[in-house]
Amino acid sequence: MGAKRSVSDLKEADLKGKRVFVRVDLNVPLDDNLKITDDTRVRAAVPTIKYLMGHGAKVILSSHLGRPKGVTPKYSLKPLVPRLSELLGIEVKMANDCIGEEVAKLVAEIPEGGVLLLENVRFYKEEEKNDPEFAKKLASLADLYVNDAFGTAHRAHASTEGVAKYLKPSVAGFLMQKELDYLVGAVANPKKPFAAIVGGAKVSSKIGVIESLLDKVDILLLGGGMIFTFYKAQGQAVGSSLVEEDKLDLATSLMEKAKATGVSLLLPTDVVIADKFSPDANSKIVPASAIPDGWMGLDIGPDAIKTFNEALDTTKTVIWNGPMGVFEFDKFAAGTESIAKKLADLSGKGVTTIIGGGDSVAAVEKVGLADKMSHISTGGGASLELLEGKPLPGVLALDDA
Ligand SMILES: Nc1ncnc2c1ncn2[C@@H]1O[C@H](COP(=O)(O)OP(=O)(O)OP(=O)(O)O)[C@@H](O)[C@H]1O
Ligand SMILES: O=C(O)[C@H](O)COP(=O)(O)O
Repeated sequence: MGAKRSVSDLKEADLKGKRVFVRVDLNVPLDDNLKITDDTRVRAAVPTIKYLMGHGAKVILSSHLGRPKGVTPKYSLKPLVPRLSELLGIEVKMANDCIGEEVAKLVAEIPEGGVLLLENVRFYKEEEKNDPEFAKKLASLADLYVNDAFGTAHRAHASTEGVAKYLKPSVAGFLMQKELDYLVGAVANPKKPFAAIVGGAKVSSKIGVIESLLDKVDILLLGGGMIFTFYKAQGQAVGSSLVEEDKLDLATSLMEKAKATGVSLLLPTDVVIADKFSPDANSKIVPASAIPDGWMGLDIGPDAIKTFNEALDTTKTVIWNGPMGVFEFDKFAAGTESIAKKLADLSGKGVTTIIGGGDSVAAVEKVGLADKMSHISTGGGASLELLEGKPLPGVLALDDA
């Protein structure tokens, strides 16, 4: 993916009085009372909106929330209005729809520096179908397009991809730019040595990431549920740990590729095992080669943490995707938490630390270290696809720099 034009290229003359269609990712978790339980994505959207407001633009915000099938009140974006208004320091207006005459009227009423939030764009099935007529209707509301919805940039939908064909200029917002700078820029041209830590439940969902990173990293540390497939491939007993039988050959070939390319691939030398998959399971620490029948590995052990920490001490860039164990259960959270602490510590020493979305972000937030990292991605699926080396449709559609 070549460099894309950015909102920072647009100045007062390009923006003053202009209607700007801004796709943001306000797909935040809401509780049963429709209260936002994590506003990270709302806060991350603010710099671009403030820049546009500050240059006299009329800002039209568009997002999806959840995966509704048709108009579904619990997926309305209304609960976002108070937090957005608070963060932006103005009264954000809300439309009950995202296309049509009523919406066009509300757009015409936006003052310079004002903000109108459109209703959930996925209330129309045409959004996910990337229907050109629907994209044209969205585009007809505005003069130009800014895509700042990194978390949804891997979807070729009408508001993330289609609309860019009908609005010029079409540029990347500040959040989009920052995500690409880290997840593409820092990964393609890392300060070396460069280490990746990959965890999570299954090797099958991380094959693409591991294969792509093997071409770039000096050190690869593996944790999480996937390690048992690697152990088994080496002929070790794994008890009742999570194993993907159909991925044993793949695990062997990944280990061979690491060897052939000179990547230091480290598997945990010891693991924390449990007698059942439960927060109150009995647990003990054993060497990775000595998992008894009936027990399952749910975290990396203290020796592994020590070895991983020593390996990380040698690095200048680290990227982390996927937890080291079942961190949702306190008894099995130590591996994940110690990696989070180590990365926070390394950030303080000038190492570039990138947390690549999903559960590892939740884990870093749980231990209160989010603001210590160089970059925490706001995208789960999008960051995974980028790390696999795939281009993102929502980025490709934007104007070249
Ligand atoms: N040893 C293990 N056995 C079983 N499950 C595990 C183990 N280690 C980690 N997990 C589970 O893996 C899950 C995270 O896996 P996943 O592949 O979804 O991670 P992620 O890549 O961070 O998330 P995302 O796919 O959203 O980016 C967690 O819920 C965690 O409990
Ligand atoms: O939360 C996400 O990963 C994005 O908002 C995309 O949502 P989706 O997976 O429903 O397309």
